[in-house]
Amino acid sequence: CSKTKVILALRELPLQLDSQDHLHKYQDEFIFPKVNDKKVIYFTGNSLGLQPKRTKKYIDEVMDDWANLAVEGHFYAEKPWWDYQERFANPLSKLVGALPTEITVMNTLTVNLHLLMVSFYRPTSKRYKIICEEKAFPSDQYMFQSQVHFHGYKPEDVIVEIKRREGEHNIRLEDVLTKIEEVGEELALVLIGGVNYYTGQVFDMKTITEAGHKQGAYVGWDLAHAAGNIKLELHDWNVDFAAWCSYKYMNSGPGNASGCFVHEKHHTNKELPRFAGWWGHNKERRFKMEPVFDPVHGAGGWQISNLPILSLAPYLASVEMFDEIGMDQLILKRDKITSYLEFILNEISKEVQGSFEIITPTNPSERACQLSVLLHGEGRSLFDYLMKNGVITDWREPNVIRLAPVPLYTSYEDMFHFGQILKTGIVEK
Ligand SMILES: Cc1ncc(COP(=O)(O)O)c(C=O)c1O
Ligand SMILES: Nc1ccccc1C(=O)C[C@H](N)C(=O)O
Repeated sequence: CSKTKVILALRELPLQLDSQDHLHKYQDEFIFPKVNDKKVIYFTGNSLGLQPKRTKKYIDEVMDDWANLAVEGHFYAEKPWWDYQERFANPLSKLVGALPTEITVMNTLTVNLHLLMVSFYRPTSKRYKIICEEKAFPSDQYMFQSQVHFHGYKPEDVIVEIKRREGEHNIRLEDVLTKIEEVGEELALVLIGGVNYYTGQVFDMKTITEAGHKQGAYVGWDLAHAAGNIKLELHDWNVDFAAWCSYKYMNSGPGNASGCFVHEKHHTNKELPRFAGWWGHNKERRFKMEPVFDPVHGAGGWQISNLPILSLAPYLASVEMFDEIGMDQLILKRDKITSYLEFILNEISKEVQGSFEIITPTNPSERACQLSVLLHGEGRSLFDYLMKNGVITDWREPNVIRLAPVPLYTSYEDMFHFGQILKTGIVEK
């Protein structure tokens, strides 16, 4: 009888939590794929966010302006295209803790990191090393290697990876700081993923940025898994530059535009080289077709081409939704729902001893909206079972599934149902 009471209480809890959740209503703002005619439980908003229903309207608006105004749309559309990107400055700067002039949107993530490295990685014979994290997202690794080759160096002489300690899944802050000090005057650049894509570990960006600066290096951040997920204070942390994609937590659509941050202190530095184009030229005189580049003071000065408005439209829809809610509310729910998911996983783990372990840090200040689960044994077949039963996770070699309970559109009840499906899947395997 007491066992039945416990089971009932466990069943009641998610319903109660959902009824108290101010963000619960936002689930209806998103389109969920279906499996077996049922809405999926979607855990991969850290890879590709769901489509917000309001997005279509933003795209249709551009399509209609294009149809009705054609070239005149650049200046006479209700949201003119020539300075469309400026609509992002206020809402997006709030999301990442920046001044509006420190933000712009353009290109895609790896492209922007390359462009920012043109400005902020300028090796000399004495100062040429780059510190990054071990097993950074592969695109970042290829970027580092190709940048190093471009400057005529060898990756093995330049790239210093911060390693995990033997038997540990996450990188210790003290090891990052020690390495920065060790590399010292040879350090040109620190560039790390603010949230690790594999483990979900959140780095202490303020402390690491300070430590890099102390050695005279520039410090930049790849915020692919951080934007729209964690509280960022890029300006106050004195970060030199950062970039992020918008298709994960920001729900802007596959392969969509990237956001860029360049700290105010660099805006008028004429010594910084950059690859220029007319969209970075003085706004008032952009159409005078002048021969000499005069960059906009601000991150906008790093723009190159006129912007793909059809790709910015869904990003704008999303940024406006985030602005409506604010990061503080999202973070409150993020922490609660992630802890609830952790509780469910731990309960199941006790029952099915040794099947899996969570490798994401347990300390809430070192994680955000992701729990990475290392599966022991027949991991791949469990992953397939989950997918077949309407739980969308992703599989990362060699044996990890990542679960991101995105606060905008997942519910406590989803977590509960997921737990049931997972348990059945493990028992049946
Ligand atoms: C940490 C990180 N860096 C870079 C990328 C690559 O982004 P993109 O393909 O938009 O350049 C991703 C994801 O795709 C990522 O997670
Ligand atoms: N853009 C993609 C296209 C195809 C497959 C995956 C991606 C990802 O974005 C992966 C992402 N970086 C991740 O951490 O899941």
